[in-house]
Amino acid sequence: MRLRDAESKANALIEALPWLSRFHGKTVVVKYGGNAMTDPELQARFAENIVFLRYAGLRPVVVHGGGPQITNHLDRLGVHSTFAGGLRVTTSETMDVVRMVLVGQINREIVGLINDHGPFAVGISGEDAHLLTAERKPAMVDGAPVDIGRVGEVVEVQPGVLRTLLNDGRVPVISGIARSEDGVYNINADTAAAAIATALDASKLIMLTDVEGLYSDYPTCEELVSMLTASELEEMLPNLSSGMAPKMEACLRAVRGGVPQAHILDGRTPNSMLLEVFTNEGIGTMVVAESEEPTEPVDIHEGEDT
Ligand SMILES: Nc1ncnc2c1ncn2[C@@H]1O[C@H](COP(=O)(O)OP(=O)(O)O)[C@@H](O)[C@H]1O
Ligand SMILES: CC(=O)N[C@@H](CCC(=O)OP(=O)(O)O)C(=O)O
Repeated sequence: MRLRDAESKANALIEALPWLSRFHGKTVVVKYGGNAMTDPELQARFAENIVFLRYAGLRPVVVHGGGPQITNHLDRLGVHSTFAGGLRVTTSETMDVVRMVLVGQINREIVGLINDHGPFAVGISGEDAHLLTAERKPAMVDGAPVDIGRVGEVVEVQPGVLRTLLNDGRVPVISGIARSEDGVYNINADTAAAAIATALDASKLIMLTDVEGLYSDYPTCEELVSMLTASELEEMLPNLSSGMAPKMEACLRAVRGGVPQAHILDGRTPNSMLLEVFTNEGIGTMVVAESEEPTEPVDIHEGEDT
């Protein structure tokens, strides 16, 4: 290896040190969107990144989506499916397919990829151990409520099962299905991730998707918002379209619920999670509470004699 290459690799490792110190033992909830999991090579990188976080001493929790994969499966079955306010209109028939694809297929694939590196991942559905309880909630379309079937809002999270797994060194991989008194509900994965991050007092919520972050000029996509406060986001929310609306609403809820930082990252960029957590340059979009100062890594030399 040439000396300059070696030096730049060493510098990258040293740059990570204060961030390793800051996030050691901290819980990070990662929402892995269906649009970010289309390429097998990127899926393998994702699993590697999660295992890296785990070996680096963080407590990663994965909440996965699978919207495009559910749509493909419904198409193959000849079941037409529509969205309202960024949420899938979910009949009982659709619900069976949502549950089958998320719990039976996508969850298994992610667990398998992580476990290629060791016995870390344990797959669970939000129905298990009363992790997620939902109530039916209409979507808001042009300011008016529209019934979209078996789609719910999370009204209770019992994170005990996640804490047990995390304390045992495992990586929970969660499908966004919730129980309720009248059967199971389809929870948008962004919404599920925010509820879980809040219940676990996570230090970060990371949403991996298929855009660089939030654009203020969508669909032109020239103005990426690198950082915004919860109240700035609240102002933008009514004007956001399609997939970004539930995603940004979930970020807002998480930050208002006490999660210090929520990030939108491009899941198509290999290692975007590691770049976000362990380097000084933030990437994507970061949402913070009003009072949050720009993040500084801890000074690991603080208090030392000079
Ligand atoms: N303001 C915006 N900034 C960025 N993307 C946006 C915006 N408004 C809508 N989008 C769309 O939202 C999509 C991401 O949401 P979604 O398709 O639900 O992804 P995921 O499957 O990762 O949850 C992007 O691909 C983009 O087309
Ligand atoms: C209610 C609702 O819309 N549920 C979503 C659940 C999956 C999901 O959220 O997947 P992504 O994160 O890949 O979009 C759906 O049925 O598509």
